[in-house]
Amino acid sequence: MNKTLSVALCGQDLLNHPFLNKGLAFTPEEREAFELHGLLPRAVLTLDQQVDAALKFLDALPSPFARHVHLREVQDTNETLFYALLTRRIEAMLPLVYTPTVGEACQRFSEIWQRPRGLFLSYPERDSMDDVLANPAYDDVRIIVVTDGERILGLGDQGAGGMGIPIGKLSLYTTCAGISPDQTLPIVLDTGTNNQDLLQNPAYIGWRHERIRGPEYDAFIERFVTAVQARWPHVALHWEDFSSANAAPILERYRNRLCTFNDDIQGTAAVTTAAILSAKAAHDGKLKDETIVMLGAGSAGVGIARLLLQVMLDEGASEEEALSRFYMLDQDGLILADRAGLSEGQALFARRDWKERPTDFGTVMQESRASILIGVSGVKGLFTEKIVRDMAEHCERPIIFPLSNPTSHSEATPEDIMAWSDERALVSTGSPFPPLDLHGRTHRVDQTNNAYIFPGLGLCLLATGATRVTDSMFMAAARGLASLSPLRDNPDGNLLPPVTQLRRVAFAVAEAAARQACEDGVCPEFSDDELRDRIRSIVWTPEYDHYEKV
Ligand SMILES: O=C([O-])CC(=O)C(=O)O
Ligand SMILES: [Mg+2]
Repeated sequence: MNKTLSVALCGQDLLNHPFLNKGLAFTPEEREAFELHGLLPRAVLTLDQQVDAALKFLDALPSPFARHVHLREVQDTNETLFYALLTRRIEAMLPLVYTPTVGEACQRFSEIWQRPRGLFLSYPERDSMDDVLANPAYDDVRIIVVTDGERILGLGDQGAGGMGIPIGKLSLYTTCAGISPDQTLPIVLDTGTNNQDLLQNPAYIGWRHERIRGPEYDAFIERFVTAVQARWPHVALHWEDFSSANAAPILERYRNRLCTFNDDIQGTAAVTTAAILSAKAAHDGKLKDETIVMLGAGSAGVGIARLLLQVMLDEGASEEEALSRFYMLDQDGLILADRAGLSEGQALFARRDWKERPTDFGTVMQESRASILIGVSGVKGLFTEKIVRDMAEHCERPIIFPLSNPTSHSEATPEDIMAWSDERALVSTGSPFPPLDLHGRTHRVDQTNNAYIFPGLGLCLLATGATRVTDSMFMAAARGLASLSPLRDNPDGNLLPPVTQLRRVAFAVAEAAARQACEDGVCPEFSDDELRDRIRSIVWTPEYDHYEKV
């Protein structure tokens, strides 16, 4: 039975409210009570009929980008319909509202911006930040995704157009974890852009100014966090797609001050760890015996390496043994300890034992005899035929993860990797790829995307009221996800469950992380049953409530 909701708005105001609007699904009684006669055509449709009509319209559109734009319009006019579409057709809709199409949407955000959604907090207007947040429309906000748009996927600086990412991520919180859309808030911190195309575009929607840096930037971030904490003391604050130079320092500065995490560092690390744990469990191996090459030493690369290091320590390796298993590279080659300007994370994984040898990727691959290759470089095509063939020569089941997003920036295609490795590689990508034909069988390509982690983590935070997000909660989330690996029961199975199961995944991740939150003392003690009840009680489903006049 649907709920009955008391609603004060009527007429056009009600139709203009995306969370309350039902379009043609308003019943004749509601049309009478809320003064909708004449504003709507006469037909009354069910939600199912609206979904069918919307799918038909979407199918006829010429491109994923056109479908994204239309879906955003549905979201801004009727959120129930939008989420009904997403939950019923998650596999088809995910690549449209999220990676990869959201990348193009960010690049073309100035063209497609139509209606306000979320908040653009710009540096020149910093003095009015508290007033903007004070709007009663945001009273129920429980979770915020914030970006400054500087490193959108592998597409670099998209300025204020980066707003596409918080909107996309939050739509996954709702689709996968059932977090009510009115509890979510996407925010762009518009601190300028160094993207010359945007600066020269007369239609650019953001602050036309080079990025502010240093103390001014830090003070702006501080002001934002302080304002958020004052407005919503228990909010979960999710940082997304900041530059590597800012992502880790921001996380370190605030992680002990409020309930906050960085998805690119911690979410990506957890899903990658889950995929690798799944691969290792299937072959009875230990991670501490593997050798890992990480191509990309930004926030994602360091985050993944740190969590994998923790797995090795948990397996009983000493820190020295475990660190000797990692080779981390960036565009300048292998990271060596004597290189100037290393971040704390890079310095941890920098090699001390690589003397007078070339540091290029090819040499490092050859000499390290890596069994696991992870790409978070943002650069298309770096995993060449030679790299993959050499790896497959000394390794029975090489683990090769080209994780860069969107699809156009992937280090290699799964098809090529499989061809070059005699179909022996365990491959997983960051963006969606079409299925492969392996030995005459269709094989789904795993998508090691943080979408397997952050919705469930958010659900955990809301359900437990956790005051902090610990690293061990991400490890627990990774293990919770790995416990659902199809490879456990089927040697030919995938590393991760299909995206059609993202809801089930979110619940498993939420439960695992929540148990850990209790153990870590960052929330009150709850029994397993209590945790499960609290998680389930949050869930919002896209159905129309019945409205009665206030
Ligand atoms: O958004 C995605 O698909 C994954 C992610 O966080 C990134 O690539 O920055
Ligand atoms: Mg990201």
